[in-house]
Amino acid sequence: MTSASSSFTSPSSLRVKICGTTSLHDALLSADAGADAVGLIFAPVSKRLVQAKVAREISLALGPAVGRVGVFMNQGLDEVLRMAEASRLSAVQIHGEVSSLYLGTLACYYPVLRVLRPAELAGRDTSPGGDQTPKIESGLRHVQTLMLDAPSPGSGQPLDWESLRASFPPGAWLAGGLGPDNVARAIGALRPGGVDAVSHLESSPGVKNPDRVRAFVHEARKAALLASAESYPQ
Ligand SMILES: O=C(O)c1ccccc1N[C@@H]1O[C@H](COP(=O)(O)O)[C@@H](O)[C@H]1O
Repeated sequence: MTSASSSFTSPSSLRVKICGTTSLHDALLSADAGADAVGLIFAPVSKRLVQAKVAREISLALGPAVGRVGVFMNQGLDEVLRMAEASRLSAVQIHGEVSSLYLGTLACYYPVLRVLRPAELAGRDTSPGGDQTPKIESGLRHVQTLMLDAPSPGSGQPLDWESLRASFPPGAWLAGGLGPDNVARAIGALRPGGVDAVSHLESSPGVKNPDRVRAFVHEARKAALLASAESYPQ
């Protein structure tokens, strides 16, 4: 595994996902702003829950070039597969405690974005009384894209990127408190394969702020370009 600081981020390969999309209007806004994917949240705990009917409408309207990532948290395999099929998702994002079997089964049907918290990245949950089992299911690495997120997803809390420099897996996606004002610094520090945001792109929960969505995509692309230029040997 190469270190994050030496990995190459091609500007065209940085993926930008705009999460918490609850309307066709906002999905089209994100696509128009140049996002690679929209996130559709099906986790019942969320204040950005999308209706299945709306999710399907979005998927069919966006066409093949923009990904539709369903976001799930501690939900059964049957439910995830059912929602993914009904909503014509192109990938699923999995938060919470799930088994290797769960992830492996899901990966037979959909590309999986597996979300980890920083404590899990080191291989162990270091919280008091936490489970000491390694959390990255090694046999499934080839079928998963990892995403690093804050302990409380969708809360707008940024991670400490500097402290993650050495352990951030090359190609992993980054979420957690990203917005137009800080995404360039995050990309500069960790060179993620993708960035994902919701809280700092909204005017109210579940409703996008068009200026912030456009600025986020713009700043992310600009930072990826700069990072890739810096990665070329002089
Ligand atoms: O946003 C939510 O409500 C949410 C609920 C349950 C699981 C994931 C959720 N959102 C994910 O949180 C991160 C980043 O959020 P933020 O930018 O820090 O607000 C992103 O991966 C969303 O998909």
